[in-house]
Amino acid sequence: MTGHVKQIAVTGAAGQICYSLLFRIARGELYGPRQPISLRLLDLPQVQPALRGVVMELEDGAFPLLADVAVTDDARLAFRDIDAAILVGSRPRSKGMERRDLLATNAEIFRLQGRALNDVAKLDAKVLVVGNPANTNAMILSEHAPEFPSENITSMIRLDHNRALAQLARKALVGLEEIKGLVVWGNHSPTMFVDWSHATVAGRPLADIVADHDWYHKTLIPQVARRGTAVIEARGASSAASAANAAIDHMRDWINGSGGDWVSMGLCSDGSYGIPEGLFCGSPAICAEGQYARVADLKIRGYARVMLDRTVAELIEEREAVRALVS
Ligand SMILES: NC(=O)C1=CN([C@@H]2O[C@H](COP(=O)(O)OP(=O)(O)OC[C@H]3O[C@@H](n4cnc5c(N)ncnc54)[C@H](O)[C@@H]3O)[C@@H](O)[C@H]2O)C=CC1
Ligand SMILES: O=C([O-])CC(=O)C(=O)O
Repeated sequence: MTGHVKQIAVTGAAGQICYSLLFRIARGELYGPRQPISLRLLDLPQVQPALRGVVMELEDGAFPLLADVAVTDDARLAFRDIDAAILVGSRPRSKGMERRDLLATNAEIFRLQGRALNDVAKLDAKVLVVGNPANTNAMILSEHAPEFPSENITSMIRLDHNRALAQLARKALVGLEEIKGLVVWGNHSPTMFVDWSHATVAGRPLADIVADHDWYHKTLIPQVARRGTAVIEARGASSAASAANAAIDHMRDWINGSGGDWVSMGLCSDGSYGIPEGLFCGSPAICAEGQYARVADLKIRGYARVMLDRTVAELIEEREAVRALVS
C-alpha cells in the first residue's frame, strides 16, 4: 500500500447522492486499489444521527482501504489538510423548480465553505462542487477563498457529458469508449450545450456517422438539457446514483488521468472562448498526472457560438443575481 493516507472531505454526507458516493470512494474508486483513504464527512447538526448510521454502514462494508472516518458539522474541521473535497451538501430542487431557484438557499453554504477552504485546506487540494447551481456555487466558493487556487476548484458537468455520451453511442451504434472529443459547454442547466462538432469515432466525424442533424438539434440537445427534470418527475427525487457516478468519473480522471480523452469539467474561465474570466463554465479538458489542461484553440463558429454565448449569458445573469445575495 502507498504510505500517506489521502484525506477526502465530502459534504452533504447524510444525503442521497452520498449514500452511493461514499461507498464507492471507500472501495478505492478515486485513488485506486493501493491507496488508503480517510473520509471527513460534513453535514448539518440536525442530521448527525442519520450520519452515524451511514458511518456504521461504512464500517460494515469492511473496506480494506478505508483507514478512518470522521464526522463533523464544522467545515473547518472537515477541510483541514485535505487532499480532495466533493461538495455535495446543499438543497436539491423539487418538481417545478429550476436549479437556479436554489441560488438563494445554497449560496450562503458556499460562501462559508469558501472561507473555511481558504483558511485550512492545502493549496493543492482538488475540489469538486456538485451542489446546485453547481457552476455559480463554485464561483462563490472561489471568490470567498482568495488564497486558494481557483484552478483547483471545479464544478460538475460530467453528468451531462455522460448523459450525452450514452445517447450518442446508442444512436451511432458504437461503444461509449469509441467516441472521442465530445464536449458539454456552459452551465449545468437547460442552457448547457452538447457540442459534437469535434467528436469522432475512429477518426471519422461522429456527426457523419449519426447522419441525423435533426435528431441532434431536436432530440439530443433538449433531452440532455431536461434529463435532470425527467428523473425528478419519474423518481420524485433528483438524480442520485448517476450523479455520484459522475462525481467519481470527474475526480478519478483528474487524479489519475483521462487517458488522452477529452472530458467536460466546470472550470474557472481564463477568458478563452469569449467566456468572461472567473465564471465557472463547462469546458473540454484532458487530465494527466494529477492535472487538467483546458483544450485550447478550438474553432467555435455558427450554431456553436450562439449556443455557447447563450449559456455564458445565463452564467453572467446568475453571477449578477448572486452578487445581490452574498457579499
Ligand atoms: N451538478 C450535478 O450534476 C448534480 C447536482 N445535484 C445537486 O446535489 C445536491 C445534493 O443532492 P442530494 O444528495 O440529492 O440532496 P439531499 O437533500 O439528499 O442531501 C443533501 C445533504 O446536504 C446536507 N446539507 C445541507 N446544507 C449543508 C451544509 N451547509 N453543509 C453540509 N451539508 C449540508 C443536507 O443536510 C443533506 O444531508 C443538490 O443541490 C442537487 O441539486 C444533484 C444531481 C446532479
Ligand atoms: O436536475 C437536478 O436538479 C439534479 C441535477 O442536477 C441533475 O440531475 O442533473
